[in-house]
Amino acid sequence: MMAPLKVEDYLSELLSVTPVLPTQVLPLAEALGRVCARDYQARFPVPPFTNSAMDGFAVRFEDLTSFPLTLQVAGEVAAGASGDLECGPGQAIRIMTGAPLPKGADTVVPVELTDQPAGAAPLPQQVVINEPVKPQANVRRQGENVQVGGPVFPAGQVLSATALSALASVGFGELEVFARPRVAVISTGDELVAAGEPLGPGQIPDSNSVLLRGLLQAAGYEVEVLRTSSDTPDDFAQLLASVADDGFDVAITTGGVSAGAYDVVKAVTAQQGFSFHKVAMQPGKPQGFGQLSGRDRKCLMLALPGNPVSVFVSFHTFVVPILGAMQGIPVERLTSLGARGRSATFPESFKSPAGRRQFVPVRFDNADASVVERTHTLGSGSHLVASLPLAEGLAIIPEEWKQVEAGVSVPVLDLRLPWF
Ligand SMILES: Nc1nc2c(c(=O)[nH]1)N[C@H]1C(S)=C(S)[C@@H](COP(=O)(O)OP(=O)(O)OC[C@H]3O[C@@H](n4cnc5c(N)ncnc54)[C@H](O)[C@@H]3O)O[C@H]1N2
Ligand code: MOO
Repeated sequence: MMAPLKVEDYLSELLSVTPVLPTQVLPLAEALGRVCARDYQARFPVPPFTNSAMDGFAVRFEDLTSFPLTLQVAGEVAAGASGDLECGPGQAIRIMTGAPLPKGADTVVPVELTDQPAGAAPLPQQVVINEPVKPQANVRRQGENVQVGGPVFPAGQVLSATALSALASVGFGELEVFARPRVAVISTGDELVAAGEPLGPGQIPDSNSVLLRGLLQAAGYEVEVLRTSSDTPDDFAQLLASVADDGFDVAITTGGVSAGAYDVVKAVTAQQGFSFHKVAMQPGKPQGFGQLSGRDRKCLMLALPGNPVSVFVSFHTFVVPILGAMQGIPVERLTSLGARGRSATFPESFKSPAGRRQFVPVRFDNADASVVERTHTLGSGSHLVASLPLAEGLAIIPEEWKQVEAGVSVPVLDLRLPWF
């Protein structure tokens, strides 16, 4: 019998057949959560022009020689004004926050340091400056945040709200992003009934498709749950044949991949060149993958085991990196825990299966996030779906360990953080 594959080796096999999807140009407002497809440099400087950081009076610093001091008010400039006014010697120009600094002025005196009231007030003829300010005080220079051509956002990073605001500020209204994979989810198993249906003998609710759809939808993916009319090989084969034609980039099946006499996924796809492996992990041991060929495209199919916690662990271990790779996230960021990696200890000891890397659903201690506890005393049991809502992390126990000792640090994948 073949030795089980290491988790990393199985993931590398998967990544080696994962295509990078084409890029597309989207209106900036629709690009949230997409992976940026090119490096962006500033088209506009930030700030785009030298402007005031305060409501007050623009002055020439050289005029501020003694206090109190009276200057002639030569005009006013509000935010959105052109800034053509000139501030001559002995003059001040009333100015609002964000308004362009008038020619000649180099310093802004906040209204609070003058004899003028804050807020709506008629433009005075004179202003008395009561206190000194530093040279160039309250002036935001053109380009002091970024100059034209300066780096703003790199390819391969997810476009967050802050990224979009930065890119809008430097002149972009459309962005080139990677296409987002469309995902099909298929539960298999004759014992499954839809959520809420009564259970006949030997039946269980289909929770896997609910879980996968939810994980994907919560991250903004387009996902469809597909069903077969029965778990016969013919019906299943027919469903798979339609998946790539229907434009899905990824298909995820659950169940039917171990050693059972009715393991339909394995039976049907093994004839289509799919690879099946035992991976040295618990839960999530039996895994398979292959390509479904459609009329004009291929669809990468991941066949996950049927147990619900195995699905959850397999999703975070294999599906998330695949989705990232398809969208141009650099592979080294997908094969390490990266920013989601923490280190934590358990308050009690427990057994771990030797030879398999154990992924234990855990929650973080409220007071000290370097302590985790198992979400159920049965730990990483692959059927423990009812305690999954408590899982904030997956503790990762090395395959060499037979026992986890209390107080000994282990890596933890923090599920509360975004995937990439
Ligand atoms: N003789 C062996 N038996 C098993 C092995 C093995 O190596 N030799 N591996 C075990 C491991 S580990 C796992 S994991 C499971 C994987 O089994 P399958 O992928 O074939 O999945 P099924 O048999 O269809 O189902 C397993 C389990 O999960 C429940 N299930 C399935 N689908 C759903 C769903 N959509 N929603 C909720 N629950 C689901 C199903 O009722 C079973 O209880 O095989 C072991 N056996
Ligand atoms: O690998 Mo199975 O997922 O241990 O239960």
